[in-house]
Amino acid sequence: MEPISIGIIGGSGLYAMEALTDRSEIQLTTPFGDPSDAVIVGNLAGQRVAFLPRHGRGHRFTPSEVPYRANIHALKQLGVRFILGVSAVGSLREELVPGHLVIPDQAIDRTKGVRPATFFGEGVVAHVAFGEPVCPYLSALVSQAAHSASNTTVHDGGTYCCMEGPQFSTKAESELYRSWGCSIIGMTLLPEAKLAREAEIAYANLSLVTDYDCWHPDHDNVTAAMVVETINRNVTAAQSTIAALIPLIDPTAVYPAHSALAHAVMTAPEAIPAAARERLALLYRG
Ligand SMILES: CSC[C@H]1O[C@H](OP(=O)(O)O)[C@H](O)[C@@H]1O
Ligand SMILES: Nc1ncnc2[nH]cnc12
Repeated sequence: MEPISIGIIGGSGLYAMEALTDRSEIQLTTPFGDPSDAVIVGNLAGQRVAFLPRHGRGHRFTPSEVPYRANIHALKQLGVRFILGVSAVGSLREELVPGHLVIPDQAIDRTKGVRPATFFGEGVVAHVAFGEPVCPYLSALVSQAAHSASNTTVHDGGTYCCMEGPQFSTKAESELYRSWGCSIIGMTLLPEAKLAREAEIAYANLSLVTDYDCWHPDHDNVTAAMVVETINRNVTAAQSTIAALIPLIDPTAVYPAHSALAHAVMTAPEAIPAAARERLALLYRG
């Protein structure tokens, strides 16, 4: 099969991409378990694209249960070099209004360590750079696409606070994250972006604001129903951004993320156990 350069990971409310034509479903397995669902491969804006719903069709995995490693590995198996993760997020700033889009450029990790967050370990140690948690080059293309195609207000940059969930935040937590300068809050950017970096895939995120979390005196506290309702009203903004993004991506482009492991692996090649070599074969051959 021809490699597929572009992967889309759909979040809450984006479980399918009707716009894909000539589509097929690919059931993949990985050394890190099975991905959230079959990967849907199809044509969009003249390119083959792979789509994977993060929580599975029917929304079956909590943010802590999403098999992030298998999802990234499955896309890597298909040849994916660019991933756009789409997310529903709460707003931590007055000016980020439900219905707006945010393309975050920073992240704070408030997950609690229950999610496997690295492909390495068990005999191989790697420390990838993560100062820029998303690929600035891919994010710039996402921004261009969103500004031109989405019909809503687009905010370039912002800090995504990734909490563990599944419960939403307390008011005190929400105010704490605001005091830290966070812009938006969700439950899934991490470890997804970390694992994409380890897999040397350029990763960007498109966040759709669905609510004001629980800090805003003039808005109701977030509920899951509120998130779904806002997503359903605004999902076309994400879909048209995706369609406009595809032709902007040069499948042969090489970004720093594509060599993220070059100076990352600490373990001497002769010390790497055979089992680890086998498990990591697709990702690392040092
Ligand atoms: C349905 S409300 C909370 C849920 O929505 C977000 O999902 P995703 O990031 O996959 O769009 C949030 O992270 C939670 O998982
Ligand atoms: N307020 C919120 N907190 C965490 N995740 C969210 N996803 C959508 N809205 C959210």
